[in-house]
Amino acid sequence: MKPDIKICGLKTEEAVDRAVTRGATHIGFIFFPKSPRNIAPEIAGELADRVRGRAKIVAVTVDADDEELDDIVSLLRPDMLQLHGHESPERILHVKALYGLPVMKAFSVKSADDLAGVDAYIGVADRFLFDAKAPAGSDLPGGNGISFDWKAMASLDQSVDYMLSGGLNKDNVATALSSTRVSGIDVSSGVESAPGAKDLGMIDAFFDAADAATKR
Ligand SMILES: O=C(O)c1ccccc1N[C@@H]1O[C@H](COP(=O)(O)O)[C@@H](O)[C@H]1O
Repeated sequence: MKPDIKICGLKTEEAVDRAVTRGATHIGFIFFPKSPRNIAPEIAGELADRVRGRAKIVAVTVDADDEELDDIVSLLRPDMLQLHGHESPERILHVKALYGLPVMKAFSVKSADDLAGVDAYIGVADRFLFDAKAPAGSDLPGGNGISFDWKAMASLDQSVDYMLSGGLNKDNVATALSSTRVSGIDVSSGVESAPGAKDLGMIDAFFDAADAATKR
């Protein structure tokens, strides 16, 4: 089956349009002030309106409280919430009940040991995202442009449906797809010419590589 492709951290009309035209199944907007990809919910909502229904709109938050989520959900009207912080299973159940939206829970991975906590989220999170653990000193829990050793994924419960992220780019996406059993891939830095600046040529090159690897 062809993998989903999520292009994350979008901030411009051109990048949104190109990602969706090339076949992005998901587009992500980052709501985290320390990120170079941070965007105001009202602007993200306007960008999402360009492609609503053609790709799933994903709101990415980090340990956001209800007040912040209220704002994002009402202004962006996302199809899915990506919780990229330390949200507990109880918090996820609360958020799902509040908004009736599916939740993708992100986990930071360096080695197979970091997958130990996943079990508590099975049957709670609708989808899982495995991203590289942030390097020491980084302000960002994601979007650091670094990969982890994908061999770690072999120890994951086979029933877990997941997306992979962390340092994906045109040069490694084929290997990521062939060496894991991902149902989706998620990229941000790998299609940027500078932090937060999406590059249309790099978006094209990423889709070319993913398409060639999967005959999408
Ligand atoms: O991209 C960010 O700035 C970000 C900030 C806070 C939480 C998550 C963030 N991004 C997520 O990181 C990966 C992409 O990483 P990469 O840049 O391709 O290495 C993706 O899941 C984003 O949603």
